Amino acid sequence: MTSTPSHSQAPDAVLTVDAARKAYPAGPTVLDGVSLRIEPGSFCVLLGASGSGKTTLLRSIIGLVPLDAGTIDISGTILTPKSIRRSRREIGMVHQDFGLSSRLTAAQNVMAGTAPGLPVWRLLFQAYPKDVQDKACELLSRVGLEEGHVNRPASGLSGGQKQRVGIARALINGPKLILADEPVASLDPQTAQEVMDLLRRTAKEQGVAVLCSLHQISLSRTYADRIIGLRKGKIVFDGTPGQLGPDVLARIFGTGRETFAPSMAVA
Ligand SMILES: Nc1ncnc2c1ncn2[C@@H]1O[C@H](COP(=O)(O)OP(=O)(O)OP(=O)(O)O)[C@@H](O)[C@H]1O
Repeated sequence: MTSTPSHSQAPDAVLTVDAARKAYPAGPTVLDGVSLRIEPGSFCVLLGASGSGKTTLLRSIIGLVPLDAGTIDISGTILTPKSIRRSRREIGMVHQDFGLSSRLTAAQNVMAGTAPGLPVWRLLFQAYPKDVQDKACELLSRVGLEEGHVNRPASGLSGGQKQRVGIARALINGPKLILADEPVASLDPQTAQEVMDLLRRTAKEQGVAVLCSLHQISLSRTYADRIIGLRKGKIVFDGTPGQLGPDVLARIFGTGRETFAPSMAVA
């Protein structure tokens, strides 16, 4: 990661990744010169097999994994240790395992998304400002969580309900970009479709760009405006769902059974 904060050449992009490289200590190269640009409001799917580097790329964009080389630019500001705090406010994160605190209620989990900007005592006493409380309720209603579930501990919610809460939390700071890391991997196919539908609809309504990692081809085809194929840390495809033919799939997943099983094609 560069140490010189500056404004990029592409202020109209929500996210610009330039020549990102990463190898974990004593491991292989996981990101091998990844460059991409995400436009405002666009729903992009990062499609790749297990181990292709999807999570590493998303975690590097939010500053959790330092790059060995390359730059990440969020809305015109290069990500540096100094700018991480500000850049993170532009990003909402949706996790595969929901990332909720099980003892907190649905509403408290959503409000916790504002934690970085609040004094610690407010978190300790769960004393959120009224506007944050109102916003959390509004978002939970928007994502379709029934009123009776708003004050229920997250541990008492179904997987689909938990991910609705996760999406509401990702939206609470009014981000320009949502990073969703395999957001439906632990959900049944029906619930997975409902959650993907919700993620796409709410992001479009709020004008938020989404970069969503998936390994399911059918979900990628259904929900993406654009698909970015990642294989062994390199972008091997960048196009529309309509261009995702067998040759492209072989490029992304390989042709061997170990990397491209027909079952991957179903949600
Ligand atoms: N903290 C780490 N230390 C060492 N190696 C790691 C670490 N995190 C990931 N890796 C390795 O980096 C490679 C890419 O992992 P990553 O999680 O980014 O891929 P992925 O495409 O998200 O896979 P999955 O879909 O299974 O989550 C894998 O070989 C993984 O074992």
